[in-house]
Amino acid sequence: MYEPLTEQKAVALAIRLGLFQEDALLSCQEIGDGNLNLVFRIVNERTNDSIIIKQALPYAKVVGESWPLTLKRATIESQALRTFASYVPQYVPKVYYSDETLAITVMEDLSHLQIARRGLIEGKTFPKLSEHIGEFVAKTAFYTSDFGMNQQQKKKLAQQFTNPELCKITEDLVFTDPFFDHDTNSFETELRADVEQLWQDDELKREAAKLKRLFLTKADVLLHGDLHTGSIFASDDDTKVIDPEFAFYGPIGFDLGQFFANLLLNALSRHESEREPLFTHIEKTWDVFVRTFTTCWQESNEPYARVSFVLDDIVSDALVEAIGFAGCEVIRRTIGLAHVADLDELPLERRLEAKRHALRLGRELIVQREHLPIHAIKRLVQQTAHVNS
Ligand SMILES: Nc1ncnc2c1ncn2[C@@H]1O[C@H](COP(=O)(O)OP(=O)(O)O)[C@@H](O)[C@H]1O
Ligand SMILES: CSC[C@H]1O[C@H](OP(=O)(O)O)[C@H](O)[C@@H]1O
Repeated sequence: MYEPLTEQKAVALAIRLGLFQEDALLSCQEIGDGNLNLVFRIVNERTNDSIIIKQALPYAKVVGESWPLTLKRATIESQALRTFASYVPQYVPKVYYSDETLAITVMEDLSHLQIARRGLIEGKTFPKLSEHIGEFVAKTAFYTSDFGMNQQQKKKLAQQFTNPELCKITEDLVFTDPFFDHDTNSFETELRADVEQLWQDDELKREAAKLKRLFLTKADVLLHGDLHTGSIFASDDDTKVIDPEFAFYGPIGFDLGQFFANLLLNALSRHESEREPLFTHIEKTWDVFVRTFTTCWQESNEPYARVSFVLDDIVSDALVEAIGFAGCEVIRRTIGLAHVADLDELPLERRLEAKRHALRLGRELIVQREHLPIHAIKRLVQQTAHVNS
């Protein structure tokens, strides 16, 4: 029987599931700082062993009970973590147990690492982040694609990860609401003129519509579906991807685009002289993605994999998609329902300047996406720093 856990109930559940020794002295704290779920950290004070119990609520936590949300997202999350672990175990937490009725995932405690968003805000660079994320995306994409697995099995896996309610959140919050005067939007009153200019920009909205259609229809690979820097734990040596409850079969460039966008949002929060590490991460992520995907490609049993330029076409499509999706994510994180601490924690004048820059950059990423090599993104950030520059 489902019931939302409390700290006490989480401890009782851990004992009932035999997750700790009999003589354990357990403490528990709810540490969830995301928009949707409860996260309990349970520690055996005698041994310092610990686990995480993540539980879905029957609604979106950030909005409340007025926004009901499927508990099935917990099963999507635990199954996605297990699927990713079969390709890149080093980049996801171990899953110890899951239960569909309770909507829980019991997993490895990663508290020795730091959420990448917070570390980047503190000025850290996490030197291995881009290499690890580039490999994570390349391998999960290839091995769940029609080129890396049996095409009949891929259709079954796509069915398993059908995730309509969470996809609807992205279809609305990333691809629709920020481009219209919608009540989910949230932005400073000083930005109204900039936002109304965006709402009247039919050239931009025509391109956003194309990107939304790709998201709705292109079932390329199993995506994480929400790969922002708040879904990544990092240190100087390790990287772990969490929170794949938005996982579904979608366009190959989507995860890359959301990751690029959140690196760019951190870059905009910094003074110009401190942005280089973020541009380096974007370029390195792309380079490692291409190199790793190309290496995996040699294993493909698809006859067309041996035909010239088939791989090149997929890679170039992925970049165009990623840059366009990045533009949508930059815009929605600036004026939509779900913001990012990188910008929202800035003092007002710098925040307004950074958010105006983000709106201009997001627009140009979307409309110029077919003509932007990865190394041109840095220049685009500089070009959009000021109006009419
Ligand atoms: N495996 C884990 N180990 C340690 N802390 C975790 C773990 N998973 C989540 N957390 C903590 O809980 C927070 C919210 O987790 P997340 O999965 O992003 O929840 P939501 O789905 O609500 O966004 C993370 O920012 C992190 O602080
Ligand atoms: C109402 S969900 C808003 C937003 O939150 C999700 O992120 P997270 O689960 O990490 O908090 C996702 O990005 C959704 O778009």
